[in-house]
Amino acid sequence: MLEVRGLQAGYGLSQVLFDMHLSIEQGQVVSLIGRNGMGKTTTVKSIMGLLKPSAGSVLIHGREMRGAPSYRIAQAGLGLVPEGRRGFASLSVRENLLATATRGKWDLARVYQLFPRLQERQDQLSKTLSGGEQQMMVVARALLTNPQLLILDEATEGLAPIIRETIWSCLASLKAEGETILVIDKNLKEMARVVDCHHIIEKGRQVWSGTPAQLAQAPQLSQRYLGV
Ligand SMILES: Nc1ncnc2c1ncn2[C@@H]1O[C@H](COP(=O)(O)OP(=O)(O)OP(=O)(O)O)[C@@H](O)[C@H]1O
Repeated sequence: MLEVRGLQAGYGLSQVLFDMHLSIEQGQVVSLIGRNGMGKTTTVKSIMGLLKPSAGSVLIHGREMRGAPSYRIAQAGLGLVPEGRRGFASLSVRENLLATATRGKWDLARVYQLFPRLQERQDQLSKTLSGGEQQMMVVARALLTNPQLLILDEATEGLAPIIRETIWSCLASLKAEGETILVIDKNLKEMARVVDCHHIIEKGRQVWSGTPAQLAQAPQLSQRYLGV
């Protein structure tokens, strides 16, 4: 459903993506992994229309979308949980969730089932939520846009282990339901539970892809590209 080919992008004169390739099939859960600063978030921003790539292709369902504005990328079916927690601070949880919701299989009742904590706190202002609750809210908000591809950029970063576990369990349920997901994260162990295919990115290029089992069998890859 998403095919990225030969993507080049950067910030001003500094080029970050040199020849990025990535392919995601319907129903697949794939990861983008790599050391800090290798271009994972830049890839996501380029796909989502938040950064204009200078060359290459972003094909969504076979249609060229490179350089399209982000609202069109969202309409084409991509939903992003961005790095860093962001909600509308002075809106309640419920208002935040409904602000960008569209009709589809994900509605308020279903996301409350997935995250009961959000239902308990639905009238609370989002700025008063804990970090973990805010993260649940942004995941729920992305689901309510009923995306065909959900992209999570460091969704578990800085969270307490128990909240991280909630997010990973949520991803496992989404996978079981056949959702298509691109996840950027640093926790290889947790990712192995849900990811079908890892893609390693190094200096703006995809340098390896394979299953979590293949990655576990090749410690030299982790040492060289992930620094673990
Ligand atoms: N707005 C920006 N302006 C200039 N340079 C930037 C900007 N955002 C990112 N960069 C640089 O681009 C490079 C790639 O950053 P990017 O955020 O894509 O990396 P990443 O792989 O997601 O890293 P991390 O795991 O640390 O989040 C880094 O060298 C970073 O400093």
